[in-house]
Amino acid sequence: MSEIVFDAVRHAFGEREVLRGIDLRITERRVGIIGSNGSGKSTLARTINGLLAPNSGTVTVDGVDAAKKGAQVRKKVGFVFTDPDTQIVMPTVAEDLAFSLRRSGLSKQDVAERVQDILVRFRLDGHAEHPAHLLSGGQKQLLAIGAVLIRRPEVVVADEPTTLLDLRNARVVADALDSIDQQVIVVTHQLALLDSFERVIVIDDGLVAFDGSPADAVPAYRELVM
Ligand SMILES: Nc1ncnc2c1ncn2[C@@H]1O[C@H](COP(=O)(O)OP(=O)(O)OP(=O)(O)O)[C@@H](O)[C@H]1O
Repeated sequence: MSEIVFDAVRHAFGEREVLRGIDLRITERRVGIIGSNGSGKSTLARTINGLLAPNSGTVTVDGVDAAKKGAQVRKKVGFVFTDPDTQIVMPTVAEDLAFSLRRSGLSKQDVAERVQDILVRFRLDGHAEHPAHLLSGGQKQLLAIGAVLIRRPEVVVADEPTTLLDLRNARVVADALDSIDQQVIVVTHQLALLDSFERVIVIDDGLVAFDGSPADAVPAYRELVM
Protein backbone atom coordinates (compact mmCIF):
# COMPACT_ATOMS: atom_id res chain seq x y z
CA MET A 1 0.00 0.00 0.00
CA SER A 2 1.05 3.58 -0.53
CA GLU A 3 1.73 5.79 2.45
CA ILE A 4 -0.25 9.02 2.31
CA VAL A 5 0.78 11.60 4.88
CA PHE A 6 -0.98 14.86 5.73
CA ASP A 7 1.21 17.17 7.74
CA ALA A 8 -0.44 20.26 9.27
CA VAL A 9 -2.62 20.80 6.20
CA ARG A 10 -4.58 24.04 6.12
CA HIS A 11 -6.62 25.58 3.36
CA ALA A 12 -8.97 28.54 3.04
CA PHE A 13 -11.24 29.72 0.26
CA GLY A 14 -11.19 33.48 0.76
CA GLU A 15 -11.98 34.10 4.41
CA ARG A 16 -13.40 30.63 4.99
CA GLU A 17 -10.96 28.15 6.53
CA VAL A 18 -12.00 24.79 5.17
CA LEU A 19 -9.09 22.65 6.39
CA ARG A 20 -7.82 23.81 9.76
CA GLY A 21 -4.85 21.57 10.51
CA ILE A 22 -5.07 18.00 9.27
CA ASP A 23 -2.49 15.43 10.36
CA LEU A 24 -2.97 11.90 9.10
CA ARG A 25 -0.95 8.91 8.00
CA ILE A 26 -2.89 6.55 5.78
CA THR A 27 -1.54 3.12 4.86
CA GLU A 28 -4.70 1.02 4.94
CA ARG A 29 -6.27 -0.54 1.86
CA ARG A 30 -9.84 0.65 2.45
CA VAL A 31 -10.36 4.06 4.00
CA GLY A 32 -13.60 6.05 4.26
CA ILE A 33 -13.94 9.78 4.85
CA ILE A 34 -17.27 10.94 6.22
CA GLY A 35 -18.68 14.13 7.69
CA SER A 36 -21.36 16.79 7.27
CA ASN A 37 -21.89 18.85 4.11
CA GLY A 38 -19.23 21.50 3.82
CA SER A 39 -16.96 19.96 6.47
CA GLY A 40 -14.02 19.86 4.04
CA LYS A 41 -14.01 16.25 2.79
CA SER A 42 -13.80 16.98 -0.94
CA THR A 43 -11.17 19.63 -0.37
CA LEU A 44 -9.14 17.09 1.63
CA ALA A 45 -9.56 14.41 -1.05
CA ARG A 46 -8.40 16.78 -3.78
CA THR A 47 -5.14 17.49 -2.01
CA ILE A 48 -4.14 13.81 -2.26
CA ASN A 49 -3.31 13.93 -5.95
CA GLY A 50 -2.52 17.60 -6.19
CA LEU A 51 -5.82 18.71 -7.74
CA LEU A 52 -5.71 21.30 -5.00
CA ALA A 53 -2.58 22.67 -3.35
CA PRO A 54 -3.19 23.52 0.31
CA ASN A 55 -2.27 26.99 1.57
CA SER A 56 0.08 25.43 4.08
CA GLY A 57 1.27 22.03 5.21
CA THR A 58 2.04 19.12 2.91
CA VAL A 59 0.40 16.02 1.52
CA THR A 60 2.83 13.35 0.39
CA VAL A 61 2.28 10.04 -1.36
CA ASP A 62 5.18 7.70 -0.69
CA GLY A 63 7.24 10.74 0.15
CA VAL A 64 6.37 12.73 -2.98
CA ASP A 65 4.73 16.12 -2.40
CA ALA A 66 1.38 16.11 -4.26
CA ALA A 67 1.26 19.90 -4.57
CA LYS A 68 4.77 20.20 -6.02
CA LYS A 69 4.90 17.03 -8.12
CA GLY A 70 1.25 16.71 -9.15
CA ALA A 71 1.90 14.96 -12.45
CA GLN A 72 4.11 12.36 -10.79
CA VAL A 73 1.61 11.73 -8.01
CA ARG A 74 -1.33 11.54 -10.42
CA LYS A 75 0.34 8.58 -12.14
CA LYS A 76 0.04 6.76 -8.86
CA VAL A 77 -3.25 8.20 -7.57
CA GLY A 78 -6.39 8.16 -9.72
CA PHE A 79 -9.40 10.33 -8.89
CA VAL A 80 -13.07 9.47 -9.45
CA PHE A 81 -15.44 12.45 -9.36
CA THR A 82 -19.03 12.46 -8.11
CA ASP A 83 -20.48 13.27 -11.52
CA PRO A 84 -19.23 10.84 -14.19
CA ASP A 85 -20.33 13.25 -16.93
CA THR A 86 -17.44 15.52 -15.98
CA GLN A 87 -15.02 12.65 -16.66
CA ILE A 88 -16.47 11.22 -19.87
CA VAL A 89 -14.83 12.97 -22.79
CA MET A 90 -15.06 10.74 -25.84
CA PRO A 91 -18.13 9.77 -27.91
CA THR A 92 -18.14 6.01 -27.38
CA VAL A 93 -17.50 3.90 -24.32
CA ALA A 94 -14.46 2.12 -25.82
CA GLU A 95 -12.98 5.39 -27.10
CA ASP A 96 -13.42 7.00 -23.73
CA LEU A 97 -11.48 4.20 -22.03
CA ALA A 98 -8.72 4.32 -24.67
CA PHE A 99 -8.48 8.11 -24.27
CA SER A 100 -7.19 7.62 -20.72
CA LEU A 101 -4.13 5.89 -22.19
CA ARG A 102 -3.41 8.46 -24.89
CA ARG A 103 -0.07 9.51 -23.47
CA SER A 104 0.86 6.19 -21.91
CA GLY A 105 3.25 5.11 -24.65
CA LEU A 106 1.48 1.73 -24.85
CA SER A 107 1.09 0.03 -28.21
CA LYS A 108 -2.32 -0.02 -29.94
CA GLN A 109 -2.54 -3.69 -29.12
CA ASP A 110 -1.88 -3.13 -25.40
CA VAL A 111 -4.42 -0.29 -25.30
CA ALA A 112 -7.02 -2.51 -26.97
CA GLU A 113 -6.34 -5.30 -24.48
CA ARG A 114 -6.68 -3.02 -21.49
CA VAL A 115 -9.90 -1.52 -22.88
CA GLN A 116 -11.35 -4.97 -23.39
CA ASP A 117 -10.35 -6.01 -19.89
CA ILE A 118 -12.16 -3.06 -18.31
CA LEU A 119 -15.22 -3.50 -20.55
CA VAL A 120 -15.59 -7.11 -19.45
CA ARG A 121 -14.82 -6.42 -15.82
CA PHE A 122 -17.53 -3.77 -15.53
CA ARG A 123 -19.98 -5.57 -17.82
CA LEU A 124 -19.80 -2.79 -20.39
CA ASP A 125 -18.67 -5.04 -23.23
CA GLY A 126 -22.10 -4.95 -24.86
CA HIS A 127 -21.84 -1.15 -24.94
CA ALA A 128 -18.32 -0.68 -26.33
CA GLU A 129 -19.47 1.17 -29.45
CA HIS A 130 -22.41 2.94 -27.82
CA PRO A 131 -22.42 6.66 -27.05
CA ALA A 132 -21.26 7.03 -23.45
CA HIS A 133 -24.00 9.54 -22.70
CA LEU A 134 -26.65 6.89 -23.30
CA LEU A 135 -25.41 4.68 -20.46
CA SER A 136 -27.39 4.51 -17.22
CA GLY A 137 -26.09 6.57 -14.30
CA GLY A 138 -24.54 3.48 -12.73
CA GLN A 139 -22.90 2.37 -15.97
CA LYS A 140 -21.51 5.87 -16.48
CA GLN A 141 -19.94 5.79 -13.05
CA LEU A 142 -18.49 2.33 -13.79
CA LEU A 143 -17.05 3.78 -16.99
CA ALA A 144 -15.54 6.68 -15.06
CA ILE A 145 -14.00 4.25 -12.55
CA GLY A 146 -12.81 2.07 -15.44
CA ALA A 147 -11.19 5.09 -17.11
CA VAL A 148 -9.20 5.63 -13.92
CA LEU A 149 -8.34 1.96 -13.36
CA ILE A 150 -7.18 1.43 -16.93
CA ARG A 151 -4.11 3.51 -16.09
CA ARG A 152 -3.39 1.04 -13.29
CA PRO A 153 -2.95 3.50 -10.44
CA GLU A 154 -1.86 2.23 -7.04
CA VAL A 155 -4.44 4.33 -5.21
CA VAL A 156 -7.98 5.32 -6.17
CA VAL A 157 -9.56 8.35 -4.48
CA ALA A 158 -13.32 8.57 -5.07
CA ASP A 159 -15.34 11.62 -4.09
CA GLU A 160 -18.93 10.60 -3.37
CA PRO A 161 -19.02 8.17 -6.29
CA THR A 162 -22.52 6.89 -5.49
CA THR A 163 -24.26 10.14 -4.53
CA LEU A 164 -26.04 10.68 -7.85
CA LEU A 165 -27.13 7.05 -8.18
CA ASP A 166 -30.26 5.19 -7.19
CA LEU A 167 -29.98 2.37 -4.65
CA ARG A 168 -29.37 -0.37 -7.20
CA ASN A 169 -26.73 1.51 -9.16
CA ALA A 170 -25.10 2.66 -5.93
CA ARG A 171 -24.77 -1.00 -4.96
CA VAL A 172 -23.24 -1.90 -8.33
CA VAL A 173 -20.66 0.88 -8.01
CA ALA A 174 -19.96 0.04 -4.36
CA ASP A 175 -19.38 -3.60 -5.33
CA ALA A 176 -17.07 -2.48 -8.14
CA LEU A 177 -15.01 -0.38 -5.75
CA ASP A 178 -14.98 -3.27 -3.30
CA SER A 179 -13.65 -5.62 -5.94
CA ILE A 180 -10.58 -3.69 -6.98
CA ASP A 181 -7.12 -4.59 -5.77
CA GLN A 182 -5.92 -1.04 -5.34
CA GLN A 183 -5.89 1.01 -2.21
CA VAL A 184 -9.18 2.94 -2.12
CA ILE A 185 -10.04 6.15 -0.29
CA VAL A 186 -13.72 7.04 -0.54
CA VAL A 187 -15.52 10.20 0.53
CA THR A 188 -19.12 9.21 1.09
CA HIS A 189 -22.42 9.91 2.80
CA GLN A 190 -23.47 6.32 2.22
CA LEU A 191 -22.42 4.81 5.52
CA ALA A 192 -23.32 1.24 4.50
CA LEU A 193 -20.47 1.40 2.00
CA LEU A 194 -18.02 1.46 4.87
CA ASP A 195 -18.92 -1.80 6.63
CA SER A 196 -15.99 -3.70 5.21
CA PHE A 197 -13.52 -0.81 5.49
CA GLU A 198 -10.46 -0.89 7.71
CA ARG A 199 -10.55 2.73 8.74
CA VAL A 200 -13.02 5.61 8.74
CA ILE A 201 -12.03 9.23 9.28
CA VAL A 202 -14.71 11.68 10.39
CA ILE A 203 -14.11 15.28 9.31
CA ASP A 204 -15.89 18.07 11.12
CA ASP A 205 -15.38 21.74 10.40
CA GLY A 206 -12.01 21.18 8.78
CA LEU A 207 -10.57 18.95 11.49
CA VAL A 208 -10.34 15.21 12.13
CA ALA A 209 -13.11 14.61 14.67
CA PHE A 210 -12.75 10.82 14.82
CA ASP A 211 -10.47 8.22 13.33
CA GLY A 212 -11.04 4.51 13.81
CA SER A 213 -13.02 1.46 12.76
CA PRO A 214 -16.33 1.82 10.89
CA ALA A 215 -18.10 0.28 13.88
CA ASP A 216 -16.87 3.14 16.08
CA ALA A 217 -16.77 5.94 13.51
CA VAL A 218 -20.39 5.80 12.43
CA PRO A 219 -21.79 6.26 15.98
CA ALA A 220 -19.19 8.98 16.59
CA TYR A 221 -20.38 10.81 13.48
CA ARG A 222 -24.03 10.39 14.50
CA GLU A 223 -23.27 11.82 17.94
CA LEU A 224 -21.50 14.76 16.34
CA VAL A 225 -24.52 15.77 14.26
CA MET A 226 -27.15 15.20 16.98
N1 LIG B 1 -13.50 26.25 -5.14
C1 LIG B 1 -14.10 26.74 -4.06
N2 LIG B 1 -14.23 28.07 -3.86
C2 LIG B 1 -14.83 28.57 -2.78
N3 LIG B 1 -15.32 27.82 -1.78
C3 LIG B 1 -15.22 26.49 -1.92
C4 LIG B 1 -14.62 25.87 -3.05
N4 LIG B 1 -14.65 24.53 -2.88
C5 LIG B 1 -15.27 24.32 -1.71
N5 LIG B 1 -15.61 25.48 -1.12
C6 LIG B 1 -16.26 25.63 0.19
O1 LIG B 1 -15.49 24.94 1.13
C7 LIG B 1 -16.33 24.28 2.09
C8 LIG B 1 -15.95 22.81 2.14
O2 LIG B 1 -16.27 22.22 0.90
P1 LIG B 1 -16.03 20.68 0.60
O3 LIG B 1 -16.55 20.47 -0.78
O4 LIG B 1 -14.64 20.33 0.89
O5 LIG B 1 -16.98 20.01 1.66
P2 LIG B 1 -17.52 18.54 1.76
O6 LIG B 1 -17.30 18.10 3.17
O7 LIG B 1 -16.98 17.70 0.68
O8 LIG B 1 -19.08 18.78 1.53
P3 LIG B 1 -20.23 17.89 0.83
O9 LIG B 1 -20.48 16.75 1.74
O10 LIG B 1 -21.37 18.84 0.80
O11 LIG B 1 -19.74 17.50 -0.53
C9 LIG B 1 -17.74 24.56 1.67
O12 LIG B 1 -18.22 25.62 2.43
C10 LIG B 1 -17.61 24.96 0.22
O13 LIG B 1 -18.63 25.86 -0.14
